[in-house]
Amino acid sequence: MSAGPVQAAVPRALRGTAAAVFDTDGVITDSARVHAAAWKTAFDAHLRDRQVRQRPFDERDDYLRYVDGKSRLDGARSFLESRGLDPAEDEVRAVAADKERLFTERLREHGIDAYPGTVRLLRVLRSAGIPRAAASASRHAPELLDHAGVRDLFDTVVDGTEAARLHLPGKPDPALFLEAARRLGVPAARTAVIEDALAGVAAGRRGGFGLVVGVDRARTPQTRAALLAHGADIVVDDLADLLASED
Ligand SMILES: O=P(O)(O)OC[C@H]1O[C@@H](O)[C@H](O)[C@@H](O)[C@@H]1O
Repeated sequence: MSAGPVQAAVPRALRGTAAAVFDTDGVITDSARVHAAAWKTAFDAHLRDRQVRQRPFDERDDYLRYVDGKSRLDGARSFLESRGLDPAEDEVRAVAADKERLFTERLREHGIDAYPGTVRLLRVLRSAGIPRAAASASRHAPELLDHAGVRDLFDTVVDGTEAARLHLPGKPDPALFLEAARRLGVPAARTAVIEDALAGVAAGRRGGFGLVVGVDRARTPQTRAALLAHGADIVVDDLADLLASED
């Protein structure tokens, strides 16, 4: 039996899946760069204050490896540990608080947009009756989705506040994504995870999700290889590429 016109619009890679869980920062909204810039200012000031001879925080590499996709405190701790600093808990909290202040300031100044390719894919999935969740380690995710005008494209949102309330461990643990799939009523094996963070694709793989799509916003051979090595089944530069490959 041939697929109906609505089903046929679903990208081939997603045709076996019955639900989709989208990471937020860097997949749905262009907010990963705002997080990364705020982290850079906060970490560099902290490294200077501690008077350690360290190279500055790298907004691409350090962000992707140690911070992206993790909760605020986990990200702060993970980067400081990566520099061998063995941070005290109040040090981790101070850097995280600094970053939060900078992030909210920048958000107010610059605003946030949704990636057009993601919006196109979400609309195709909605038309095909495939339920969609937004998941994020960030407590700001619902606000970002509202700002970008895309919240109504999701059946459910599991954000950092929900994760804390439910005591869900952070990525690369799959708990956040499994909670999103549970809310959509679809087993992980029939759900796709769409992620740009290394910790996030690793979480999708560990959770036994049917498909893990890596989104390589940096568009470099290194980031593409890293996403594949951490568990992505396929990697695209933008979700519009999935739709374009059907033309
Ligand atoms: O501090 P928030 O908004 O709760 O976000 C926590 C983390 O959320 C993740 O989605 C981002 O990739 C990280 O950069 C961010 O630190």
